[in-house]
Amino acid sequence: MARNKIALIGSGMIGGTLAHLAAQKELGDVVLFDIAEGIPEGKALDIAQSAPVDGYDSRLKGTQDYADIAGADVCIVTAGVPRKPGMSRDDLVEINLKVMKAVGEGIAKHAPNAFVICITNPLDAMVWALQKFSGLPTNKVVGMAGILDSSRFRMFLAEEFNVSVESVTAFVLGGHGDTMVPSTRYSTIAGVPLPDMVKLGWSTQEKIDAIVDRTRKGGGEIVGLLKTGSAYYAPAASAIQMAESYLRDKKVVVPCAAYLDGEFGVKDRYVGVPIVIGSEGAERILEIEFTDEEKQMFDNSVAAVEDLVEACQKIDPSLK
Ligand SMILES: NC(=O)C1=CN([C@@H]2O[C@H](COP(=O)(O)OP(=O)(O)OC[C@H]3O[C@@H](n4cnc5c(N)ncnc54)[C@H](O)[C@@H]3O)[C@@H](O)[C@H]2O)C=CC1
Ligand SMILES: O=C([O-])CC(=O)C(=O)O
Repeated sequence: MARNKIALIGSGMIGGTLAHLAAQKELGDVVLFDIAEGIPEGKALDIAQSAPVDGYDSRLKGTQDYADIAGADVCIVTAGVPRKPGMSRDDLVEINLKVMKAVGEGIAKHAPNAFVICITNPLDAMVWALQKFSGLPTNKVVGMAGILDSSRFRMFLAEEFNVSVESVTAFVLGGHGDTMVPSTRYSTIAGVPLPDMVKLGWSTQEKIDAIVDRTRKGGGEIVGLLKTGSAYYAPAASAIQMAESYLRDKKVVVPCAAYLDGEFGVKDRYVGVPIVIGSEGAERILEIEFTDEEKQMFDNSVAAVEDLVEACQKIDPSLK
């Protein structure tokens, strides 16, 4: 059986980490694409030279030519710019929207059958625009953010409860911005919802509230520390989980920016919700019920995504 092919559009900090992880896990052969000459080639060569030590057989190639992504099974998009301290993700909309147009056209021409995972910020608006620019089916274009935000939430909760990260499940829903909704009712310690854990005296509501707040600001915390860019290890790990679930038809249930066609009362927009990822891409949306308070927070987050989509439509009126 031929190997899978994974195309990484953008070979910066996340792109390079994605290439390393994809190769180490032997998810397939990896093509690193970037407009910056030498960067994808250098990273491909460097990672390929670690293969004999680590013992994997994935092949890697760096390129500036979209023709090299031909036939890719998965495309993961990180092309664009990250924010710097003092900026919001939304400040990237103008510059990264132009990048999404070029990337969408490149994928449409050379890898129209791929499962496309967008990571570029501001995420929910960029994945929406990428789907429009590429014209690929909506179930084959998704955005990565919810797994990352949930993983941050899980890590903070594991520390608070002094339990294994593996015993913590969490759902962070809504847009990937300050309005995101870390759901305490749908997050658990070994299946026990957080409000029940508080009742059992394992933590306090104040501590959980502080963790929710830290989760919402999780990306900014790392930007503030790194100063020159944003997080890349956890974002790459999160996108690899999505790619793996697609390629191996694992059907993991994870929060992702998925195309909503009326679900949760949202139409023709991408927002973070729980979905099943399998060989058909975004196969099914898990339309969980919200309390009135949760619904209000979710709608508030959707409104923030809507503002960004409208900003995109103003910048590029071809986007309907
Ligand atoms: N969705 C999420 O949860 C997260 C999103 N991000 C976002 O991911 C994006 C990438 O982050 P990093 O890898 O850290 O940035 P980076 O700056 O290290 O890499 C971006 C790469 O894109 C390339 N690029 C720019 N324009 C391009 C084009 N037209 N075609 C191809 N390549 C192009 C650049 O040359 C650069 O190598 C940023 O927008 C960042 O905000 C970052 C972390 C988490
Ligand atoms: O905060 C940023 O700019 C990058 C990002 O989206 C994250 O790490 O969650």
